[in-house]
Amino acid sequence: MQAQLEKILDKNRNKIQYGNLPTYIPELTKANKDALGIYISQPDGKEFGAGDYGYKFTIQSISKVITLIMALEDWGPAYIFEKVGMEPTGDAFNSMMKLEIVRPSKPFNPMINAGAIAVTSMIKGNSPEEKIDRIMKFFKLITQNPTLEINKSIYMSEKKTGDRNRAMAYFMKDVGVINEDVEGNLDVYFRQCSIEVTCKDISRIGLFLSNNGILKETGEQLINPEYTKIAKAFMVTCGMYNASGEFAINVGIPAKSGVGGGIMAVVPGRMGIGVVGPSLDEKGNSIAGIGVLKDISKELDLSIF
Ligand SMILES: NC(=O)CC[C@H](N)C(=O)O
Repeated sequence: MQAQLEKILDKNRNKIQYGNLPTYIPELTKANKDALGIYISQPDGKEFGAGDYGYKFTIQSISKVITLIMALEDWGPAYIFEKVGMEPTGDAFNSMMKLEIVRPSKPFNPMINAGAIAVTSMIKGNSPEEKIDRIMKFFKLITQNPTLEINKSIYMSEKKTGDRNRAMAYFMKDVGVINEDVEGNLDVYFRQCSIEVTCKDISRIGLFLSNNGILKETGEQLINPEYTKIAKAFMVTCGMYNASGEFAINVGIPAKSGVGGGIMAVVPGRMGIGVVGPSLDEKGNSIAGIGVLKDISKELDLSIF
């Protein structure tokens, strides 16, 4: 497996040059564009890492999957899906175009920024501090990594420049999707996106989802399996944004990308995969990371379809 992974990384390195680092969050331009790494965590305890699997990056949109299962545990699906839809948009992750076209107004799904901000606003807690504390605790538990931290400079950078997210959040307050504390809700969202991880951490989250919400280390059912099913279904239909259809055809496994360059993938019952490659394609997905997952899926016959 190890040699196979190294070979796949080498084959995909040349794609890095055709992508770019995101500039809309200025701090993200400091990433190492050439980094490329992968980590696989299996339920039998076997783990494999290749390339820059120790490279640290911010989790960004991958966090949306985790806050979704937390909010589902807090409230149950009926309440959550009254505020957020279940359909892919076919638009960019930060698009606000469709926000106003459904009546009553609600974001299309929890994987786009608007939907994720709404989901985060529903996480239980008496203050933004309490909410982010709960989120951090849960992340540390499912990654089994107690050292996880928020990257302060990336958080500050996004908070300062996040006007598009801010605009969508104020709109959602106006139509009753989120409560009055718009800035507090945004603050939790910006912080959850700035949690610093490695491929290993996200592969552990993938494994947790592949294991239907049971933490392998303790055997504890932390999340209702129905909710992990919902999360995986959203990953298939919306996890790679407006590239989700192509990804389902070429790779065929639930996955979620982030603008930090990470992709978390889940092979139900078999493994969690974490990939990092900060050079992004025009849709905001890791350009070499997608290539790596495509090759691995073929070689290990991972497609769920
Ligand atoms: N696609 C992403 O990773 C987007 C997350 C980023 N924090 C944003 O809100 O724009």
